[in-house]
Amino acid sequence: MDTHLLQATHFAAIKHAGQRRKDPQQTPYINHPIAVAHVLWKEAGVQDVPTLQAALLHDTVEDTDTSFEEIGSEFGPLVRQIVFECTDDKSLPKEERKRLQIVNAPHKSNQAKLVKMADKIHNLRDLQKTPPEGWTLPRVQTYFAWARQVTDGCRGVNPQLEAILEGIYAGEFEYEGMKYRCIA
Ligand SMILES: Nc1nc2c(ncn2[C@@H]2O[C@H](COP(=O)(O)OP(=O)(O)O)[C@@H](OP(=O)(O)OP(=O)(O)O)[C@H]2O)c(=O)[nH]1
Ligand SMILES: [Mn+2]
Repeated sequence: MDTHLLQATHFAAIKHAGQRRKDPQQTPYINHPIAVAHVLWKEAGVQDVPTLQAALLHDTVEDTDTSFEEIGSEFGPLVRQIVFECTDDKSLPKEERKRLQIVNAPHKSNQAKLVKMADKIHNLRDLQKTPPEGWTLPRVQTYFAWARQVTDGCRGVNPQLEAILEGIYAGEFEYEGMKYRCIA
């Protein structure tokens, strides 16, 4: 048992307590960071502990009251740096944040690229099954096309994750009982 991973899981669980995903079942939010770390370990063979810790923590600053200072003092400068690279600047308008994810992806560290790809894999798999409440068909299609631009910028660090993403983009998603291609 790696105590560093347990520490990050515990920290994220407390920070995301009470938060829910946007799916109709309102899945507890903590399922998402745990799934992202699980994709890295189980499906991509990632064993680097700081990367797995950053996966568990990747939405704490963006979506809770957590500061980068707190991450640094609990988990050290490397984990703080990876989480920083995976955190959008919420003071910017949404369109600008989306554009920056595409532009910045190729310049991120290998560890941040791994977390970004696994994050998108989990969100896209969720999206393939059931879209978040209120998402229109064009919104779902736009998300697939945008995610592909982001993950294309993360290539070259893990063939397994790239293969999973290729499979998703080549596949279909379900929307109100109909099937559509993920990338038109
Ligand atoms: N597919 C899916 N996504 C959900 C669900 N619940 C919450 N999300 C989150 O919604 C975000 C995508 O929705 P958007 O409309 O693009 O972003 P927004 O949250 O800023 O409005 C993702 O955030 P993110 O992790 O910051 O990733 P990203 O926006 O950088 O991709 C994802 O984690 C769900 O049930 N299904
Ligand atoms: Mn996420």
